[in-house]
Amino acid sequence: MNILIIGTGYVGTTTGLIFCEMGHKVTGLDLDDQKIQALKTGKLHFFEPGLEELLTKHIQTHQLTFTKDTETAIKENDQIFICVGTPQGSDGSADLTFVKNVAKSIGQHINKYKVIVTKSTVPVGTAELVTNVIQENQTAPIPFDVVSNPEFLREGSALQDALNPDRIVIGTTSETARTIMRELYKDFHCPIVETHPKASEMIKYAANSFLALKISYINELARVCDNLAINVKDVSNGIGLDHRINPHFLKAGMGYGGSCFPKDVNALIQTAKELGNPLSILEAVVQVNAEQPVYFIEKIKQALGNDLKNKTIAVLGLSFKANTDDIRESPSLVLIDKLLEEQATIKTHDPVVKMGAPHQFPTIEETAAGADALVICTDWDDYKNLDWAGLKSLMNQPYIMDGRNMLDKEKVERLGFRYLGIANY
Ligand SMILES: NC(=O)c1ccc[n+]([C@@H]2O[C@H](COP(=O)([O-])OP(=O)(O)OC[C@H]3O[C@@H](n4cnc5c(N)ncnc54)[C@H](O)[C@@H]3O)[C@@H](O)[C@H]2O)c1
Ligand SMILES: O=c1ccn([C@@H]2O[C@H](COP(=O)(O)OP(=O)(O)O[C@H]3O[C@H](CO)[C@@H](O)[C@H](O)[C@H]3O)[C@@H](O)[C@H]2O)c(=O)[nH]1
Repeated sequence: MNILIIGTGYVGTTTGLIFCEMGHKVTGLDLDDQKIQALKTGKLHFFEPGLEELLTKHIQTHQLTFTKDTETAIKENDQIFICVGTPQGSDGSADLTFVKNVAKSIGQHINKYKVIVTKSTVPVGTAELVTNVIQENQTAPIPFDVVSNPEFLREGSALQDALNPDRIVIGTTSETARTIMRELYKDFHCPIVETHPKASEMIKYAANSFLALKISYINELARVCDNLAINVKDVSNGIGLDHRINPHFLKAGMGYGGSCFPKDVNALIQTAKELGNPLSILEAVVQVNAEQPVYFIEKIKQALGNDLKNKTIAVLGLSFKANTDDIRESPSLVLIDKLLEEQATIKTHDPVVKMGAPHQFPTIEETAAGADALVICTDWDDYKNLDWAGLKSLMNQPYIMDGRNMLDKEKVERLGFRYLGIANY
């Protein structure tokens, strides 16, 4: 099959590579010339483990090509996957500008029957909207079907997640499109949920919101545990072993960030509000998440004193989680902004994100030098086994604030550090 992927970000690039692996011929389309030029030469424009190797492999065999030519790309392909961004709009709802633009282009250039698949995370009713926009822009009534097929991959493990999904969701009312989608995913050994497009669209938001809910639950519970000197990791373990709860997404920390949870929870809240069925539980999830960095700063103040003006804080980690260079809605940046408001001096480090001077330093040693506290914001493996004794000798005060509960508390305390995690005892 000839497959067109529109939008070559995390989702589009990963999806395209997966289809190449399955033997299909794939074209990646993007309007961003720099991205297309980089991809054509086998260079990823973002950091994602494992993708570049596959990219090089499929470019060399010409199974994967990249273009900026929207018209030709639409005309020459049978299946079109929409993978463009759906950022948060000013009122919290999803901004569908990019999706509508793509639908318009498809309407203008469609020349034979095609299946149009939305992989982007889009609100309930978007399959219908895409159908309408395509129809409005057609000059002749060429048939097509729109399918909702949300993506569940995580950044940092995109390839593994996309190759081994827990389930595949296919939302369509067309038997022809359903048969084509079944054929496309025939080599996957996971359950396939076939449903109405509206249910498919809701599944994506409901899944992300539920995961965010688990994180806010454990984060708020961690505050109570902190007050009682209970180790929240033991509590997560103790409840997570109940298979009805499961151990995932129960790690207390600095709150969730990234390009998905914050915007998707807000979009679902907005959808519900507009319908007159407010999702108060999700409103609480957002509130707890916004409070978490503030809670962490209060802990820093308890250790260093209320006035952070003359204090130097070394922040380790800028990305919203490990193994990605994505800083969208990163809790680290929220924390840094708040510390700057308190007039603290900030020094930062990240293994892959490059934000540059004046705050960022190339090595952890340079970042730690003269610091009153080391604050771990991202759970990079690089920060697990540092030369703690060496770092301590460079610091002004021996404080470690572990916003990810990832260090061996006893080990660093033995070296003379004062350690503070999130209810990590
Ligand atoms: N990032 C993730 O981990 C993830 C996972 C699952 C779902 N999603 C969802 O998938 C969608 C895409 O996410 P992403 O992180 O890959 O986005 P992204 O912002 O990294 O990439 C989107 C790309 O689309 C391109 N684009 C925009 N309009 C275009 C057009 N008219 N024609 C061609 N290209 C166009 C942009 O230039 C950009 O390169 C979003 O809806 C997101 O919520 C993301
Ligand atoms: O126990 C946990 C698990 C995660 N997080 C944080 O939650 C955020 C999101 O993490 P994760 O879900 O791993 O990353 P994403 O790449 O944003 O992936 C989410 O968002 C994608 C986009 O919709 C979905 O496809 C994925 O299924 C969904 O997990 C990050 O800040 C993590 O640090 C925690 O604080 N505690």
